[in-house]
Amino acid sequence: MKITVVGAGAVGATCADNIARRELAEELILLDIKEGFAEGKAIDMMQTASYLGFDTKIKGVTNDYAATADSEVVVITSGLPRKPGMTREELIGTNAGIVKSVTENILKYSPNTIIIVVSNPMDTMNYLTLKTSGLPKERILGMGGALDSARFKYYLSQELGCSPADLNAVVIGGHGDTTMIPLIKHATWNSIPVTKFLSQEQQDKIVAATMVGGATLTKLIGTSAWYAPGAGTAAMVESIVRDEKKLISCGVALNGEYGQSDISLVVPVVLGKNGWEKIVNFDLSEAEQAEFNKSADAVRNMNNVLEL
Ligand SMILES: NC(=O)c1ccc[n+]([C@@H]2O[C@H](COP(=O)([O-])OP(=O)(O)OC[C@H]3O[C@@H](n4cnc5c(N)ncnc54)[C@H](O)[C@@H]3O)[C@@H](O)[C@H]2O)c1
Ligand SMILES: O=C(O)C[C@H](O)C(=O)O
Repeated sequence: MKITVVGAGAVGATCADNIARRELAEELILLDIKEGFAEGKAIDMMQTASYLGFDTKIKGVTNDYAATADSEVVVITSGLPRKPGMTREELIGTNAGIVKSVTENILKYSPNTIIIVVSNPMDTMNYLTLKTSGLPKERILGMGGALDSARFKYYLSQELGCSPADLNAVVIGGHGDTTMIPLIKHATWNSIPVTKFLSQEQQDKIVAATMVGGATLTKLIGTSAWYAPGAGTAAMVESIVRDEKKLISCGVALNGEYGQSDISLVVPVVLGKNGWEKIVNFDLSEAEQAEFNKSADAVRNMNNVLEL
């Protein structure tokens, strides 16, 4: 198994670290445009192998796409992160060009790969990849829902005083401060609806904190988060390469599902060796469907900015 991570910055390196520790690949290529940067990070990670006991061979390269040839999965994290006070959408001007050129270069050497798009604004960057790569839609996934669902579980666990591992909680919609939809009415604590234990005020607080989870961390850190984004992306990679069939919220092309078409939005999908294998339909209430449609309108407005 060969995996490539493009972008050796905060998220790309953390994702690579998670992939290596779990030995999801024999060969892991880390590629960055900045001279020597990926090489340095790869050597640093390889020097943890004797302590962590992994066998994955990590190689860093500067813009050398030939080294990525025949990758079965490629993660794209290249691009600017936001600064405090910015929205993810403000990154579109720079990141669209980066994501498009990276995708083109990757496909020259791995024409049948599975691509996971992390760069922001993720919903629109994933749509761009869907429109320009020519890959089957099942082989293109956006990472955002995995992260937002983990944040949702974190905030629920804080309020409930429970382990996040005992929670089932899903975020759908867009990966934006105002477009994501934490489905609190469907969230359970070991099969018991969490709403049974939480006042309306607590529920509203958890949903609001989840929606601005990324902005909160950006304000605290000065740039956007990387530990949970790296771990969330690696969880998607793991379900694909081990064919685990995990149900994870991902950005995928909708073709009538959830009432939307010609758009990438976050919905729960089964992840296996072929990419996303099935979209699972929640029976949304009328209010939830209306929120989903509103998120779709906002994401579509961003998609319309792209020069396709
Ligand atoms: N979808 C999500 O849930 C999620 C989560 C966290 C971050 N992000 C996004 O991921 C992206 C990366 O975030 P980060 O914190 O790692 O940023 P970072 O600045 O630490 O790293 C980005 C890296 O991309 C590299 N790069 C830029 N252009 C490139 C190109 N053309 N080819 C190869 N490499 C290139 C840079 O040199 C840099 O090392 C941002 O757009 C951020 O908003 C998304
Ligand atoms: O918040 C950001 O800009 C980065 C990422 O999308 C996140 O949610 O952490």
